[in-house]
Amino acid sequence: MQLSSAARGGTARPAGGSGPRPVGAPRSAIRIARKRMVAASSQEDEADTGPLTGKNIDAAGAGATSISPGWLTQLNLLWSGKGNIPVADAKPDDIKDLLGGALFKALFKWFTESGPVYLLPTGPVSSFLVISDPEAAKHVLRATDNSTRNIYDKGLVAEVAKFLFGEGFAVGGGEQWRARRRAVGPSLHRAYLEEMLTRVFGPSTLFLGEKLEAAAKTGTPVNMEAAFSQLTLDIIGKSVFNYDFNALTKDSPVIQAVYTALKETEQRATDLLPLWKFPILAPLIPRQRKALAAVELIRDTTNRLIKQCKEMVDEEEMAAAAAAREEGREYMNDADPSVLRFLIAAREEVDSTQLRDDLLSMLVAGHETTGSALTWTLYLLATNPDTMAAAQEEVDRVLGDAEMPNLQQYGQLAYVMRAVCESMRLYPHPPVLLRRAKVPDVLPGGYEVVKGQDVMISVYNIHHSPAVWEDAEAFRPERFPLDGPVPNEQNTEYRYIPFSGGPRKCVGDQFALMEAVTALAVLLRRFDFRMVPGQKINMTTGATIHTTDGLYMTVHERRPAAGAAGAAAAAVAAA
Ligand code: HEM
Repeated sequence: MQLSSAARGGTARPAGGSGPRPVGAPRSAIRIARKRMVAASSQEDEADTGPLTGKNIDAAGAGATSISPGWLTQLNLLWSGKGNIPVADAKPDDIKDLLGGALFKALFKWFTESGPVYLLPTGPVSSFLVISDPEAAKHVLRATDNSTRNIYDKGLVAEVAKFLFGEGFAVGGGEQWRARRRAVGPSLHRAYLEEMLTRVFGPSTLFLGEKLEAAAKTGTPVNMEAAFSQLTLDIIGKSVFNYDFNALTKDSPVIQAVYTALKETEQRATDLLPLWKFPILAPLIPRQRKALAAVELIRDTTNRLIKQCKEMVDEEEMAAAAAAREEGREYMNDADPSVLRFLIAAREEVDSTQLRDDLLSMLVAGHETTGSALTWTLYLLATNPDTMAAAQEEVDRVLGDAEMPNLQQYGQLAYVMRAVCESMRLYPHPPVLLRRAKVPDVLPGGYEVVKGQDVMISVYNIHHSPAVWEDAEAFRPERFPLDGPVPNEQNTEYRYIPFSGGPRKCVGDQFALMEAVTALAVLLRRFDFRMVPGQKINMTTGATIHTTDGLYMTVHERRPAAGAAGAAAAAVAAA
């Protein structure tokens, strides 16, 4: 991993000391949540990250407990009888990573030791089948909820997230999922995205720019991770519900509840002692009580928005939506182009609970993912000055005097787009995809999969594999040629799968790319970003890859290079 010498330096972060108070984090709910996150592992393969905070694990002590992976490995080797698949030799030390939440780091280590398909013991007779090979990943992803070859479902994901998503289509399966995906997917049509670009993505980022301008004037360090989390929450709220969370401006109980629920989903995914599986215990456990209260608040708010929207939609609008559908046109209400309005106008024969859960699926799936993609892209650009220069040169040339891109300009931001794609290669969100085999199967390479087997596709391993990528650890946006297609699972033969693939592929991929590229274009045109020296940027995960302590940058106002405006105008005129 390329790190600037500043980023490699000491451990101090700017919060808490004297001098300007960092922007974005101190009052924000996410910062509070982050502080409770566990300091896991550093990007540099660290023997020791210094004192860990939060749920600290003494690796030596962990080796003596009954949950020692070494012990599980032995039992699995003796009894599991999983034929031709190597079993990862999970050492006691590795438990530090497992409990620390950066499981994908340990998965990578075992990948180098055990090969592209291995078993990871999780109990005396239970295990995860870990896949780090594009061909095997393609096989599993394409056979998930496939109407003709239905071998896998989403397994554990549904269990972990049900408390929040309920019956939402991001976690459901089978016929119900298929029907809901068919209904919700079309809401993100091309005309809708164009509208979001100019109405939401650009303006919301300009608003963030105003906040950054104040920080630039005072030299106050900004936690850009928190800022991006707030920005993407505002964007997804407006786009899905036509609801302004106003997260960039204020804290509110709803925003806090969204973060609490997200954090709970992440914790459930990595809990080694899943007490949440016993609902009867929930009232006794403070974390569970808090999570359930948060979900109740989110659901009440969503129900209120659905009710309000239903009151606005009349017979005439429903008829217009029906006519558009019959004629194969994309329907959109000009005053309120949100997904919610689309679905209600489309007269979806679906109960309010299903609608609520589907909308929440979009809100959650579309928020932290894009926020994290922006965080790591900015980090990589800031720590690789040549790439930042190339990105800013492109933004200046394409945007000229415009504060934010229009659709045509968006299409010309090829380098920025590839920087986002390359950042999602190095930092995929989520870093692993979970599946469960509904029937016995055989993977390419002859690996036998038993019925009920939990499968973990390590996107992180595939994206970092030296067998798959040349110079895999380097941040090189130009590895995806600017005049070639934007990389996806199809045109890379599943070597690049940040949005997954097959029937359960992300429905919001185009939305997310447009949002991220637009946000970066607006910000890079206006500001230079410099890492606050002395930070150690460590990774931890839940649903996405986060930093452990925030991403602090100073922000400096800049203007487009002289002459860029004229060049851009000429380019637009010539196009
Ligand atoms: C950079 C941003 C994003 C990334 C990296 C991302 C990634 C993913 C991935 C990997 C999956 C598939 C999970 C699996 O196969 O198990 C997924 C599913 C999904 N994503 Fe995204 N996503 C992003 C943004 C969005 C946005 C903006 C939306 C909504 C507007 C969205 C909505 C969804 C939904 C609803 C699903 C579930 C689809 C289904 O199960 O049928 N995502 N996303």
